[in-house]
Amino acid sequence: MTVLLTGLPSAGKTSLATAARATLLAAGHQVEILDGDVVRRELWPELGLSPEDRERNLTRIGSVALLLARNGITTIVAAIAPYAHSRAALRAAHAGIPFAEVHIATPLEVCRRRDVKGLYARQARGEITGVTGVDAVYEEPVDPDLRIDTSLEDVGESADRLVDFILHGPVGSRARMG
Ligand SMILES: Nc1ncnc2c1ncn2[C@@H]1O[C@H](COP(=O)(O)OS(=O)(=O)O)[C@@H](OP(=O)(O)O)[C@H]1O
Ligand SMILES: Nc1ncnc2c1ncn2[C@@H]1O[C@H](COP(=O)(O)OP(=O)(O)O)[C@@H](O)[C@H]1O
Repeated sequence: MTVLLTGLPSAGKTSLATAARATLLAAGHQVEILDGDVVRRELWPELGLSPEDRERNLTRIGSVALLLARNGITTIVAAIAPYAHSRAALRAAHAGIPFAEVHIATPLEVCRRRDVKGLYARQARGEITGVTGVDAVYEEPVDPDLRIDTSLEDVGESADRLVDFILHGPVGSRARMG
């Protein structure tokens, strides 16, 4: 199964992926995380943040996720994934393999206050442009399989909901097929 955590910088994608992995590993599952930040640095450092490169990034992440998920590994993708068409393509690539889109729907103002990596502040100071949600587009998922607003609960509570969803699905069945 592949679970895409999509959302703005500082929404909580990495924190939730990490916490969910710990719980799933303890329960005996095989789990991998593909974090946009990490795979960009380690696997394809040549990609930047242009719309084309963001699209390529998710396509490549999808290829790796598919290999893992196909082999029974629960694969959590933590990436901004700003474009609806890229997310739809990722789902389509998982034909026959369970896939879920989880919108980490933390309000922009909360993300901006957290600013874990200082991106919002750097954009406000005019040092960088193209920060997703501010001066680069984030197309909000209209029909995600799950929505988590991390401004409403702590990491443990959000992670519990994510794990419950991964194990049992929204209505007791696993996420819908890709
Ligand atoms: N301008 C700008 N906009 C957005 N993000 C930026 C930018 N510059 C650097 N970063 C850092 O790169 C991480 C985004 O990588 P992703 O692969 O998740 O992005 S994308 O899906 O290709 O849009 C993202 O990681 P997260 O903060 O974990 O979301 C940022 O740390
Ligand atoms: N319910 C929650 N779920 C996830 N993160 C939360 C939550 N509440 C507060 N946070 C905090 O928000 C920040 C999210 O940062 P991070 O996980 O790196 O975001 P992202 O990967 O989306 O950029 C962390 O400092 C985390 O402790």
